[in-house]
Amino acid sequence: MKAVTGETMQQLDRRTIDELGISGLILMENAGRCCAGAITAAYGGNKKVVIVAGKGNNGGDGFVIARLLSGQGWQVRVFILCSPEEITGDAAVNLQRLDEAMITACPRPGDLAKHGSAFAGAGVIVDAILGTGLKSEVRGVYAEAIDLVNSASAPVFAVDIPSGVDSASGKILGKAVRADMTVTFAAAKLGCILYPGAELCGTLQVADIGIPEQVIADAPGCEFMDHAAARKLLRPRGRQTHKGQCGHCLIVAGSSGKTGAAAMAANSAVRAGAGLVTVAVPALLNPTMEIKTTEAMSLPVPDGGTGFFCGDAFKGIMTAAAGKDVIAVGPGLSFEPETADLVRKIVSQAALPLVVDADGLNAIAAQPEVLQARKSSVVILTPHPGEMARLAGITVADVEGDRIGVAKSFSSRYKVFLILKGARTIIASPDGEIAINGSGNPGMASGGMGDVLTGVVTALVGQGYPPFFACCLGTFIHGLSGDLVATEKGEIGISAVDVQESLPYAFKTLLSNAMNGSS
Ligand SMILES: NC(=O)C1=CN([C@@H]2O[C@H](COP(=O)(O)OP(=O)(O)OC[C@H]3O[C@@H](n4cnc5c(N)ncnc54)[C@H](O)[C@@H]3O)[C@@H](O)[C@H]2O)[C@H](O)CC1
Ligand SMILES: [K+]
Repeated sequence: MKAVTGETMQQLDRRTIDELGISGLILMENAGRCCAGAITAAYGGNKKVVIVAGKGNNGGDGFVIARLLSGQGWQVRVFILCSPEEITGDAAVNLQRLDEAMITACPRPGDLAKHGSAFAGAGVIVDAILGTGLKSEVRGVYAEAIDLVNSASAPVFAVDIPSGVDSASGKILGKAVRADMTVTFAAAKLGCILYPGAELCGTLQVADIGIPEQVIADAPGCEFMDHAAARKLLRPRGRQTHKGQCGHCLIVAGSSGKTGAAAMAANSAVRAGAGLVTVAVPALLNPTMEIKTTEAMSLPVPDGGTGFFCGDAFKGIMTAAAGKDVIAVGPGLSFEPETADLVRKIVSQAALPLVVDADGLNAIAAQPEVLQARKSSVVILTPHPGEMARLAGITVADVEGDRIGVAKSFSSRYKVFLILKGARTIIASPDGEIAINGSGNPGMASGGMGDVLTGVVTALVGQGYPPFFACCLGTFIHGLSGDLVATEKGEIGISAVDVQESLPYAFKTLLSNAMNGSS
């Protein structure tokens, strides 16, 4: 699903009105009608609605909702947070269409609070206060109104986006409505899918209000990876598929005390459909690896008896790379200087597609220029915010303050594919494409989940998925697997191996949806 900023949405609005002659009044009518339908479907039992409206077109949508619900026999109260004459344009046209008896102007601080009883008796409260026109921190009567809406016992329906949520970033500007349902128009707003905004939307629906699909498709934005988007990427297997067609992954991982990371990456690659998997580990750890992996082959590599990769390992690894389809480097490698040197040599010398994670990223962060003088045309980095900060030479706060921007600029600067993990995970391609992952849950906040993701993405690259698709689909499948585990076990105490073992079920869930076309 396409996700756009509020500013882009307003440009789409403009283009639809100016180039296609579909008036703003029609768009507002359609928006209001979609909302009225959703409200009736969800809250039609008790036909008492309170609509709180701002002075812009978000409020205008609220006036259309008021008129339509009133026509269906609802008891409607409309509270406007300004004086009527401040309302202009299409919103004013729709205000004038309302029976004055249902309207109460509350332009001054404390005005709205006098009508608390109306809120108490409402079956649903409609937030038509602010939409994509939010420009600054919410204060004054708007802040009061948001507090009143949030303190009411009735369910809250947000028009377009919960008021107070920035439509481009999902940040809360001062305070914001906590909605039970949000109907947004034409395309998802980034503010409705990025946290914390995403958490304030409740159930999110995207309503078609008559803006042509091509206009939306042509607009700048991001791909929100939901089931439908992921399903389009997943390729069912032909009946004659054999393991030689499913890729051979070489995973360079592990160090003394961190064999688990190597095993999870290798076993997850198996669980994500890799034809063959070889995990290269320091020689001292190989007996352990032989126990931890069954389907995956292990390859002991010179470590000077230390349990940590040393410089001599390079030759063995590059020899092992012959005949492989993809190399993953990083899980459980450790910060040892010789290991870091080895990683940088592999990144600069290996011609195969590379997936670099965990301690492999820290090795690159010390000398990011190694990304520029490299042989491989495909390098995928999978940092968490701390690793991203080290790679980009900024703080974690800088990363978290602009996740999309940081991922996009690093990816295009170093011509790498990047999976910036977190809620929500951002996927960036060197040509500027951005996807936002829609699966996953807080139960996945535990060690090893990143090793599992590395195995999944590596397996998909090995199976021939184009790198951006492998990143998008792999991230979605990883999160979906975590969601399936959480459905069964809850969100506390689930482990990376639980997610690893649930991967086939995630593929099956997505594939069965693909087969029967359900969303
Ligand atoms: N194609 C579409 O998406 C359609 C969207 N519609 C609705 O229009 C709003 C956007 O309307 P707009 O008038 O641009 O802005 P808002 O109604 O969100 O803002 C109203 C008003 O509020 C002022 N304002 C901004 N920030 C603050 C603040 N912090 N405190 C107080 N006031 C603030 C600002 O100056 C504006 O004047 C969109 O969300 C949809 O709901 C169309 O109705 C249909 C097509
Ligand atoms: K709103």
